[in-house]
Amino acid sequence: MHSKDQICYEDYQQSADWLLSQTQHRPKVAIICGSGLGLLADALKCQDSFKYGDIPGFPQSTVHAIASSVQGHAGRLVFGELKGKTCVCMQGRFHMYEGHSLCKVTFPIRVFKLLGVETLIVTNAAGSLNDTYHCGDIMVIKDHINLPGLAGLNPLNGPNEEKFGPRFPPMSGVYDKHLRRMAFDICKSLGFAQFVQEGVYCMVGGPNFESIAEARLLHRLGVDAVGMSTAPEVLVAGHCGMRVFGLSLITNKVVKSYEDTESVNHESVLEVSKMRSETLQTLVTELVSRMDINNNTA
Ligand SMILES: O=P(O)(O)O[C@H]1O[C@H](CO)[C@@H](O)[C@H]1O
Ligand SMILES: Nc1nc2[nH]cnc2c(=O)[nH]1
Repeated sequence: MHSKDQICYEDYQQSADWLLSQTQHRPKVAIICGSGLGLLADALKCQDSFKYGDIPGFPQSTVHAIASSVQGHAGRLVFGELKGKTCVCMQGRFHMYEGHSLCKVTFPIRVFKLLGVETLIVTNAAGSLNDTYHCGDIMVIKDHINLPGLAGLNPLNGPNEEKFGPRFPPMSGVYDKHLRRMAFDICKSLGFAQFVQEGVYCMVGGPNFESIAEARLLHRLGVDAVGMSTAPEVLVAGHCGMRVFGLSLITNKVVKSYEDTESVNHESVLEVSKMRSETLQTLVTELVSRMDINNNTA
């Protein structure tokens, strides 16, 4: 028996089967576009796209929670080819602060698994706590702190679905080392090295940005960048054995001083995202093109 919010294997299967019946594409790579980074999907050739609302079983709009209601998130699944590799791209993600349960937030990841996806590339917009970072920097995610997870809010809560993975999955090394190294090599060869960093991302629940005391706490914890997404999707991808690669685009510095009169807003986040969107598109395209997808080694 599953509670109203519990999602069962057949629900994921239903969405996957429907998608497989609607497109000839059989993606091995899934890409999640962060706020303002929807341009990543535009690079796909021979596109088939589906509005989230049209996909059976996919998280639906509600009065309080509309995936596409977050500005900068289109709410479409786009299938296509990136340098000859078949990909599926989420143009817009679901956030916990929209009112979705974490099972809903991460629903697409398990659908991707059933479509045959082996590698997840996750992107986000984030604020920096690391004083050496600048707006517009790209941070390769080395690791994360899942603050809601530490407090018990976890998409893997509830009966474990053994068909996807084990009850107690490890999360050390979830961000693939090989792909991280490859990203740095690519950045060097593309001339991006001066604005690429590697660091720790922290997920907070949002939707508010950090208070100064919270920012200072995160800084002390060793967080390099903070945002309101990513960790749940990565947990579920790691649980079902996908290889994960993550990028944060640093859209703002998190205010840590009471003397500072600046404050962040979503519009400025989107502005910086758009400014670097093309760079991210180039990096992700090159990464996908260099991946050896068949045997899942880069
Ligand atoms: O993480 P993504 O979806 O990129 O979006 C980030 O930007 C929004 C805040 O401006 C929040 O949703 C935060 O998580
Ligand atoms: N929590 C949080 N999310 C963000 N997304 C983009 N910038 C920020 C930020 O400064 N804080």
